[in-house]
Amino acid sequence: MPATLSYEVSGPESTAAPVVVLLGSLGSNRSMWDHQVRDLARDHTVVAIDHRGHGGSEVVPGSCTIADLAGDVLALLDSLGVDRFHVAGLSLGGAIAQWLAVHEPARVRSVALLCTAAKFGEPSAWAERAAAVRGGGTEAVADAVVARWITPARAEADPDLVTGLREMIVATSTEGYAAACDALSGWDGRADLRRISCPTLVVAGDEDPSTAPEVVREIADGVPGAHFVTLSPAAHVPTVEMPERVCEVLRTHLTRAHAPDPA
Ligand SMILES: O=C(O)CC1=CCC(=O)O1
Repeated sequence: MPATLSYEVSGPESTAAPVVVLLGSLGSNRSMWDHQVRDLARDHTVVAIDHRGHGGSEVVPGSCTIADLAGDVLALLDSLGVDRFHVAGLSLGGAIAQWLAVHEPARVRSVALLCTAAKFGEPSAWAERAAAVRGGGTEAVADAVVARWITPARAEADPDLVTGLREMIVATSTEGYAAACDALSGWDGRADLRRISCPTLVVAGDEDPSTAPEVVREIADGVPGAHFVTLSPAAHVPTVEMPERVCEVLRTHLTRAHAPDPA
């Protein structure tokens, strides 16, 4: 049973504008895409989504999988009458975007995968994080997580940004965060990468301690024809740390995705 998701649709009045779906990281809400929404909504219908148990979305007790989270997104898009869409996902959102590109090729027009992985390290680390959060709430992991989201230099220069991002993590429901850790623990999309056939952009942050550039690069190496970009200086959440540059690479990708194939 899909969860009821909180979301926001932004864009021109015209229903002909191409749809871009934005999916964020573990412990985030859709405001992590605010800059990109403002930019892309000039000529796209942008659907920014909170994952289940995150932001304003329904909290569903128990574990879930990446396929469950993708099912939530598809159910929302069905309810909005959206058939084909571009999808951009960061980290957890990137795993969901990979799943959608593999399993819904007729609906996914292009995919942008930011600071994400086809497998996020050892499952035991995610089980430990889920247990820490189930025991002590999101507060128990918030400092460590926010330290990976932006570079140390930026954190030192902009303490208010750190405070705001930390509040976002702490506001995520305990059950929603832990369930998403369970989903990451079970996620391994490596064997399916070669099945992604839509235009694909893969983006890494040069100082990302969570999904290091070589981990992100594995996706680009596995997806036929994928474009790979490294942002610098950037940690795990460049949508916030270097928003204009992320807008630029997403726009270039979407323009390429709309262009007819060269003969
Ligand atoms: O929270 C982290 O350590 C980084 C991360 C992995 C998956 C995700 O969405 O964030």
